[in-house]
Amino acid sequence: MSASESAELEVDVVVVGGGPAGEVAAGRCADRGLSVVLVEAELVGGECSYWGCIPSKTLLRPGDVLAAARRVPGAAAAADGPVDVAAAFARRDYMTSSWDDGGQERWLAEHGIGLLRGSGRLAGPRRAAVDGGPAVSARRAVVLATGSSAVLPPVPGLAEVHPWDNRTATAAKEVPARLLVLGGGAVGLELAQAFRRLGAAEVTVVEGAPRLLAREEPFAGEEVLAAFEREGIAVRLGTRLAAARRDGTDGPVRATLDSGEEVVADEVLVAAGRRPRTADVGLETVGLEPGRPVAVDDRLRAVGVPDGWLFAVGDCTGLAPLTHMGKYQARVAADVITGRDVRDRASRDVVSRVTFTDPQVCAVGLTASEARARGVAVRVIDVGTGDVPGSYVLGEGLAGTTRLVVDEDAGVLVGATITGSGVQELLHSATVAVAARVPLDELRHAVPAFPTVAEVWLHALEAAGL
Ligand SMILES: Cc1cc2nc3c(=O)[nH]c(=O)nc-3n(C[C@H](O)[C@H](O)[C@H](O)COP(=O)(O)OP(=O)(O)OC[C@H]3O[C@@H](n4cnc5c(N)ncnc54)[C@H](O)[C@@H]3O)c2cc1C
Ligand SMILES: NC(=O)c1ccc[n+]([C@@H]2O[C@H](COP(=O)([O-])OP(=O)(O)OC[C@H]3O[C@@H](n4cnc5c(N)ncnc54)[C@H](O)[C@@H]3O)[C@@H](O)[C@H]2O)c1
Repeated sequence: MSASESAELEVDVVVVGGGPAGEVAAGRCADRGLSVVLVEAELVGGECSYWGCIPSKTLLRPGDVLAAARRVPGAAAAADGPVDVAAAFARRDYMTSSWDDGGQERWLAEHGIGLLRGSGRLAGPRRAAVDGGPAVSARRAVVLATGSSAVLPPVPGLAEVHPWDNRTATAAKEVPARLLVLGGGAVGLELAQAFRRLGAAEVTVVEGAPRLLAREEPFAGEEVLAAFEREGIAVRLGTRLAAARRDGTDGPVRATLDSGEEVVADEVLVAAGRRPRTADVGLETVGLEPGRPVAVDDRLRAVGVPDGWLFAVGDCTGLAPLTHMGKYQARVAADVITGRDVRDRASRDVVSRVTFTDPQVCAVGLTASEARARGVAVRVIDVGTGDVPGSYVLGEGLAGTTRLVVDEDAGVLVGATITGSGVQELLHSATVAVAARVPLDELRHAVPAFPTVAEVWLHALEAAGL
C-alpha cells in the first residue's frame, strides 16, 4: 500500500513505527479482529532485527563458543584457532536477512495488517499523516512505536571523523585493526568484545563514569573490566573524549581524552546512549513536547493527551529500552485497546536485562542501592556463581557472582544479579521470583537439579538461613 493510495483511509488502529514493539502491537490488535495499519519509514523489524540485538549477538557468538570450549580440558586444544571472520559475517548477514524485510512484510500480510511505507507523523487527535500525504484516521487508537537512535556527543572533531554508531558497527564488513569504543554501557561493551574476539588487535573502551555498566551492581562492571583486561581490551574509566581528528580522509583517528592521553585508532565507535525518536512525529499537534520521551501511564496511554486514544510503547517511552520490554508494553497496550483490564507492572520495577559480554551480566528488578533509595529494608545475599558442581562440570574458571536483593519486611526478592559465563538462561528463574513476589520461604521448595548452575539458588537460600 502506498501513502497516496491511503487517501481517506480509516482504520481501528494506526501504529507508527514497525520495530519489535510496533509489530507486536499491530499483530495483537489485528489478531483480535481490529483493522490495523502500520507505518514504517525504513525496515519492518526495527533496530533490534537489523542493527541491534540480532547482529550484535550473532557477532559475539563465535568468540563465545570458542572461549567456552577453551575452558574445557579435552576440548581446549581443538578450539585453538581464530574465529572464521568471513563465516561470522556471513552468519550475521543471514540473521539480518541481509537487511531485507520481505519476511516481515509477508508476516504483516498474513495477519491482515496494512503497511504504509514512509515517515509517519501525528496530525492532530486520532490522525496520522505519512510523508505529508493524506491523513489516516484511527477510530480507536494511535500507537507510537518510533524507537530510538544513537546519541552523538558534542565532542570537537568527532562528527568529522565519521565515527561508527551501532548501525555501522553491526553491519561492518571488516574488522578494524584498532577500535576506540566511546561508552561502557551494553552497546559499547558487547561490540568491543565482539570485535576483539573477531580479531581486532587493539580495542580501547573509554567510559566517562567511574565504572562500566554504571547502572548495574558495582561488582558486575568490575568483573567485566577484569575479564576485558585479561583478553587485551584496554579500558579507561572516569575520562571522556575531549577531541578527535582523522589524519587525511582515511588515515587513523587521533583521539584525545580529557586525561590528556592520546589514543590512535582506525575507527571510533560511539556507544554513548540513545535518545527517543520523537523529534519529528507531530507530538506538538496533540500538545506534547517534541524530542522528549512520550510519558505513559500504566496502561501505556500518553500522559496529557485527553480521551486516551494515544498510546506509546518501546524505546520512544524512555521507560526500559529493551526489545522484550517494548514487546511486553505492546501486549499491554493492545490488550487495553481491545478492551481488556490489564496494567503494566514490569516496566519500572521488574525489568529483566542481559548484557551478553563474557562474563554475562544478567539482572532483574532493583539493585541494592536502588532498593535502599526507595526505602526498602534491604538484605543482600552474595554467593559465587561458579562455586557449584554444575559450574565445574561446564569448565574451568566460570566464576561470577549471584546477588539476591531481599526486602526484609515483605520477605520477597526485589532484585537479583547473576554474572558468569553463559548464564543468561538462569535469569528467568529470578525474574519469576521477583515478578510474582514469591515468598523467600517458598523458594526453598523449588529444588534446582544437580549438577546445574541453578544450584546457586540453593547456596543463596542457605546463605539466607533457609
Ligand atoms: C547494538 C544494540 C544491541 C542491542 N541488544 C539488545 C538485546 O540484546 N536485547 C534487548 O532486549 N535489546 C537490545 N537492544 C535494544 C533494542 O534494540 C531496542 O530496545 C528495540 O529495538 C526497541 O524496539 P522499538 O520497537 O521500540 O524501536 P525500534 O527497534 O527502534 O523500531 C522503531 C521503528 O520505527 C521506525 N520509525 C521511527 N520513526 C518513524 C516514523 N516517524 N514513521 C515511521 N516509522 C518510524 C523506525 O524506522 C524503526 O523501524 C540493543 C540495541 C542496540 C543499539
Ligand atoms: N544486551 C542488551 O540487552 C542490550 C545491548 C545493547 C543495548 N541495549 C539497550 O540499549 C540502550 C543503550 O545502550 P548504550 O550502551 O548506547 O547506552 P548506555 O546509556 O547504557 O551507556 C552509554 C555509556 O556511555 C557513557 N558516555 C556517554 N557519553 C560519554 C562521553 N562523552 N565520554 C565517555 N563516556 C560517555 C555513559 O556514561 C554510559 O555509561 C541500553 O540502555 C540498553 O537498554 C541492550
